Amino acid sequence: MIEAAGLTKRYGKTLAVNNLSFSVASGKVTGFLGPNGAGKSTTMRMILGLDNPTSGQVRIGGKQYRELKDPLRTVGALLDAKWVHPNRSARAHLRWMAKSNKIAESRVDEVLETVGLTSVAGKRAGGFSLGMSQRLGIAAALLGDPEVLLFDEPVNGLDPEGILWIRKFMHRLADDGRTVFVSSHLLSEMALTASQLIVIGKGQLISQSSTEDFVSRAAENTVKVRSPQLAELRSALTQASAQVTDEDRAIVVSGLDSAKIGEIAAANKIVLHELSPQTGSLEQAFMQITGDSVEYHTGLEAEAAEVVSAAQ
Ligand SMILES: Nc1ncnc2c1ncn2[C@@H]1O[C@H](COP(=O)(O)OP(=O)(O)OP(=O)(O)O)[C@@H](O)[C@H]1O
Repeated sequence: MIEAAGLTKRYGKTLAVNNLSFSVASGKVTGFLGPNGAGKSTTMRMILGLDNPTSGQVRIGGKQYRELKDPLRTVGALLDAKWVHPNRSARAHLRWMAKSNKIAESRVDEVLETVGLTSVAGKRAGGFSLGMSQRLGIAAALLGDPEVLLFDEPVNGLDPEGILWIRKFMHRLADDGRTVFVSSHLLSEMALTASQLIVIGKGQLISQSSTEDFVSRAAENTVKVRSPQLAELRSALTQASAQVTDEDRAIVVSGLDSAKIGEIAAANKIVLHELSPQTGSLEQAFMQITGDSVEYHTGLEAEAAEVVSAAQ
């Protein structure tokens, strides 16, 4: 169980985390979602005592990190998979961690087995692929057999097989009854991994709910429209207060149903080649909900969402 109350972190003029309160329950995977720069890593660092809050506090099992007697036995974290001495073997790295945290050496082979690295345990960690490094990082997080696990963007850069492995592994950890808190900026990935979602933007809480609720609230129906007069149509629809997103040689309209869009097109003598109701893409819904909270608008968010959706 993790509980944050009024958690705030200021770096000079930047309010990285702003009065954030949430709770993360055990026995579930909870996704921590937000656009780049939303404050996820800063929050995770505060949970782990690596950064001090400017105000507010966060507790793990009722205690602040610095009050924990054996931190690694309470909370394990994967923040940066490449944080390992490149010339050390995976086993030597874990033995060193176990020793410096007074954890029985027998745990090393157990966790290597758990993450499927036994056959390469004697190899240099510096030569590991990103997927193998992630597994080693997870093995390190599990050394103290902690009840609470934190993963910061664990699937970044992984291939589909690596992503699937991480997703299944997190489900397994939650099924063991552990608290699994995982950050990501990809809603479609989190929708498959997490049963609960905490969504932040610009350091503030946007929503805390089950993934199912968030998705059904977020995924409003849209209409995909193709037309040889796309620019005219876009402007007519925008004047009618619709929200319009560009797609490949089409637009996606929200705020109006297909009948109304057809009527507006007819009234403006605009030819339509397609008018098809869609159930909203998760990534687009996420962009809509967090849109005002994206720190650096590039105008490429919709395009990025399409790339992400296409990659799923
Ligand atoms: N050590 C620091 N010094 C100054 N500003 C910082 C520091 N760490 C983070 N920030 C700023 O705080 C804000 C939140 O950053 P943070 O890395 O927590 O976001 P994030 O949600 O993890 O983003 P990403 O998905 O890109 O990792 C950003 O504006 C960032 O530039």
